[in-house]
Order: sequence, then structure tokens, then C-alpha cells
Amino acid sequence: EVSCDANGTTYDFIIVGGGTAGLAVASRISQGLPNACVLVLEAGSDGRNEPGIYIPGRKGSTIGTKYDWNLTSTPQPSLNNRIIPQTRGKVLGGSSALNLMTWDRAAKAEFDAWEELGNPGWNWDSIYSAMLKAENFFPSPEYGEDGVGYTGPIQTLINRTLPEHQRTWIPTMNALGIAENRESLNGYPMGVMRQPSNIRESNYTRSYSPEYLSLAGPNLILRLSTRVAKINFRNMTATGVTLEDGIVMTATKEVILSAGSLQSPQLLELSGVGRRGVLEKAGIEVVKELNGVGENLQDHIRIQNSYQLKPNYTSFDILRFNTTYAAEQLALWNEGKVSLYDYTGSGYIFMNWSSVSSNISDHLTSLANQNSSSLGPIEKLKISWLSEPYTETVPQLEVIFSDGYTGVKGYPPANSSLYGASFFTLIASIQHPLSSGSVHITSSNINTPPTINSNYLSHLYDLAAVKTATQYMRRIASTPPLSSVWVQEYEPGADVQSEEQWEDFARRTTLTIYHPVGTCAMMKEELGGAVDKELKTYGIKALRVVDASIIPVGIGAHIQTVVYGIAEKAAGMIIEEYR
Ligand SMILES: Cc1cc2nc3c(=O)[nH]c(=O)nc-3n(C[C@H](O)[C@H](O)[C@H](O)COP(=O)(O)OP(=O)(O)OC[C@H]3O[C@@H](n4cnc5c(N)ncnc54)[C@H](O)[C@@H]3O)c2cc1C
Repeated sequence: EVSCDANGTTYDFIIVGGGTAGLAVASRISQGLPNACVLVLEAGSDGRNEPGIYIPGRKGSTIGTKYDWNLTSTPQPSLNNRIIPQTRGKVLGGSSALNLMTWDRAAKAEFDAWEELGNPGWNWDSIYSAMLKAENFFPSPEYGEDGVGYTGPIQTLINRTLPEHQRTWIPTMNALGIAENRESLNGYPMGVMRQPSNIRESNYTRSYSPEYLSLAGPNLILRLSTRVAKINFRNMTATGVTLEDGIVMTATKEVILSAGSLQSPQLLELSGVGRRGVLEKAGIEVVKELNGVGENLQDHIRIQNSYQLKPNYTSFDILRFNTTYAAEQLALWNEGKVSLYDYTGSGYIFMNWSSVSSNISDHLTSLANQNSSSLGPIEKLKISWLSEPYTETVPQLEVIFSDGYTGVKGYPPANSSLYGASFFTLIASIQHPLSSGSVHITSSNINTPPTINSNYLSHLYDLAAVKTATQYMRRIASTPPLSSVWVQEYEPGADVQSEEQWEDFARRTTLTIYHPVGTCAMMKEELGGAVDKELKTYGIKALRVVDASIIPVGIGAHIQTVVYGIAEKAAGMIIEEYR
């Protein structure tokens, strides 16, 4: 058995970023290539003992803390120049430590499109089987058996804690013509459903990418609080990395970049791989001119409505204003008993626009088709999904039932008569927005955050889509039986009625749902790709990118399952190549 030096400077593989994909790919390589030394370099600390991370009901509490890189967008003109937080985990497990634990999958056609973009071998069948390797589903009478995996390290389940008023969710959507789908992870995601959350059944803790480390052998060396400043090259071959403190680490086989959609392109550019104009402006010598780096930034946008519950319902909000009750619930959670601290927002719908109305669908499709002569391959694909035959399978709108207040206006302050009230929130997410943007460096210093411009709502389709979504959520809330649980629409509020007011609400409150992808896209180089079908960086040897940045086209689902799938598939290719 190989012996790997925990404090050495030379390893076979160096993985940059111990996040969602990074720990998965590193652990699988360690397992599959036991004679190779695998080094993971993670800038963040170990958050496995942090209650804000491991208690599901404390999801969101670590946003904006030391576990977050606290990146932000540029002022967004179509959002009244608001600066939108670009939350990213800076901790072991990366964004899988901070995410909201939705575990789902997009439609078959969306993954088959990856192959059509010039990536033979990347289609539903192969990506699906890679995704299944990540998970271990705990069966539930409320969910089916098709579409879930049972052998992976990430544990998933249907949450045992369901607020009373959330029981209205599925019947309400049925009344609006949306059928229940209990096998929504099998490539056909449409319908209304509860969905799994990535929670460990035995102790109801967050199950996330550090779980992969239990698969790794002693040949995996993990270094925390260690930030990579650049990748080093000789003769167009990656030879290792330089750390922030100047120490040089050598990779004899490969450097694997898993720093995520906002920081993998940053590191490539800091190392001389990217758009010539960007590199020259930042004073960086060009190693390889690669136009796709940092471009094609796509994200899911969200908008939210919230409703004040009748006094006989207790929501998740009670944990913020009743400290005695919160302490009791926490004690229950600590004893492993059913508790409000178990809760994750587990009610969903995935639907097309014609389920809102055929007029809406026609209107949105015609907006999407404006300027269709100058479209790139990604926009063309997204627009094709608005028409037959894809309308029946590829979702355009997601709505999440999220208990408690999670809007933009803020929970009522202590001096308000509404303080102590309970709310539920409906969160809509537009699955295929047509606005896209970029993330680029502006300086050669790793400590200067990259400039992130997502161009949110810059496309008329996106603006009309969020308006439609928030209007539709009022319709959902006003449909029985959900209509019977609340007294008042708190946000946007009943006075929002005209088209102008809805548009104003959209511009004031649209946010991201934290799914940036596409910035090192796996696509032909001439189409704007940065990596090939083996995730190898064009023009450079021994350098792969393995994280959400390689996703060429945004998907109609939350993205962690496919990030694990990408890592599993990458590990398979790497093990095959070096065995
Ligand atoms: C708040 C939030 C909620 C979300 N909710 C959901 C959800 O409910 N369901 C879902 O499916 N998806 C969700 N997502 C999205 C999903 O979690 C992410 O897309 C996914 O985890 C990204 O994985 P990744 O491997 O690409 O990057 P990350 O997991 O972010 O990993 C990147 C890692 O690289 C490290 N790093 C960066 N730069 C350096 C450097 N220079 N040197 C060393 N290390 C470095 C980072 O610290 C980090 O650990 C959410 C994301 C966020 C932020």
C-alpha cells in the first residue's frame, strides 16, 4: 500500500476545492486508485461540528457568515440596481454545507441535450446512473421507488416533519389540474410532489459531500484552510498549484479544479487561461486563450409570495420569536425525536406554462423568440423546450412550499402588531431564464473578488416569467384547501394588482436561488466551451474541471444531484485512464 505524506508537496492528483464535487471526485479516485496519492486543498474550515450546518431546520443560518465566501453580483440594472448575494460555501463540503437540501433531478431531454452539444457519452442514461451512485434513499410510503438510488454515501429521505397547513399543498395543486408525481426523480419531473431532502435518517443531520470521505483510503490527504492562488503550467501541461502563501505543490498526474462556478473560472484566469482581453487587463500573461472561461453564466431566478396564517396554525416562524418553544424543539431534536428543527421545505411543483394558461404560454413563447436570429446554441435549446414535444416533459416553472417567512420585506419587526404571527412562503423559480452573464477577474490578486454580472431579468422573457410566477402563486394561495389556512397576503400584498405593480414587485424582489452554472462549459471550444467531454481543459494537458461550472445549459431542477453525478462520472473516467 502506498504511503502518502500528509505534509508533503508532491502528489499524484491535486484537487482544488473540497466542496460538493471536489470531495466526491477525490474520494472516488482514492478508492479506485489506491496506489495514487490524492491531495484535496480546501480554503474553508471543517464545519462538521457546526449546528448551523448539521441541523436541517437551521438551514440558511450560515448564509453571510464565515462559512460563506460572501461574493456579490454587480448592481443589476433590471433589478433596480440591486446587488444580489452570490452565496457560496467556504467550508469543507462547499455549497453542499450551506444548501437548502432539495434533492431532485431534471428531465431526460435536458441531459440528452448535453450530448447534442458535442459531448458523446453525456446523456440521460449515463448521467442518471452516475447520479444514482451518490445517493441512498430511505424508502417512504409517501414516495415511489423509481428514480432513487440505494447505494451511495449521501442519504436522502422524505422529511418526517410536515406542518399541518402544508397538508393542503398536494390537494390544492390537484384542484389546479396538476397531478401528483411520486417518482419525480426518474427523468419525468412534472407534477406536484413531496421530494427527498439530503438528510441522514439515523440522526436527522444534513447528509452532504463530506460523507464521501468515509469511502476514501489513507491515500487521500485533506488540507483545510488552504487556499490555492494559481495553477502552474510547463509546456501547456498543468504541473501543480501555488498556494496563497507562495508554497508550490506538484501534481505528477493531474490538477482537478473543483472550486465551483464562480471560482473555477477565477482560478483559470489568474493562471493565464481565459479571454485575452480579460487577462491582459488584469496584467496576466496568456497561457491559453480560451474564450469560454467565465462566460455563459446562467442562474435560476426566484420570486416569493408570503401569507399570514390563521392563528390556529403554527409555522416554522415560532422558532424565531418564542425562545422557550425553540429551546424545547432543539432539545427534542438533540434527543433524536421529531422536531420542528427537522424541517426542510419539501412541497414542490414542476410545470409548464400552458398549465398556467395557453395565453400565458403563447405570450412567453413569443417573447422568448424575439431576436431569435442572433441566438447561441444554449438559448436555442432553451427556447426549443418551450414547444412540443418538450412542453410535456421539461419544466419551466417550479414552486416550492416553504413554511415560515422567507421573503424579501423581512419578518415583521418586534414593534409591529404582526410580530409573533406565522407565515408560509411560496417560492417560484424560473427553470430556463434566457438572461446570461459572466464572471471575470479584474486583478491578478486572488483576494480581489471576481466581478459577477448575471444580467438578471435583462431578457423580456425572464421579466414576464417572474411576473407570471408571482401572479400564479397568488392563484395557488387563493385555491382551496390552501385558501382556508391564511388571513392575509403579506407579500406582495393585496394592493398589488396592476401589471405595473407586479412588474415593480418583480424588479424589487427577484433573487437568485443559488444555482450558477456554465462558466467552464463542457461544449465544443468554438461554441464557447472550456472543457471537452472528458472535462479536460482545451489546449492544456493534465487539467480537468469537475464541478457545476461545466454544466453547459441550466437545468429544470436544483443542481446538487447532477454536481455529484458529474463528480462520479469524472472519477470513473480518471480511474479508467490511470488504472
Ligand atoms: C444557499 C444555497 C442553497 C442551495 N440550495 C440547494 C438545494 O436545496 N438543492 C440543490 O440541489 N442545490 C442547492 N444549491 C446549489 C448547490 O448546493 C451547488 O450548486 C453545489 O453545491 C455546487 O457544487 P460545486 O462542487 O460546484 O461547488 P462548491 O460546493 O461551492 O465547492 C467549491 C469549493 O471550492 C472551495 N474553493 C474555492 N476557491 C478555492 C481556492 N482558491 N482554494 C481552495 N479552495 C477553494 C470552496 O471553499 C468550496 O468548498 C444551493 C446553493 C446555495 C449556496
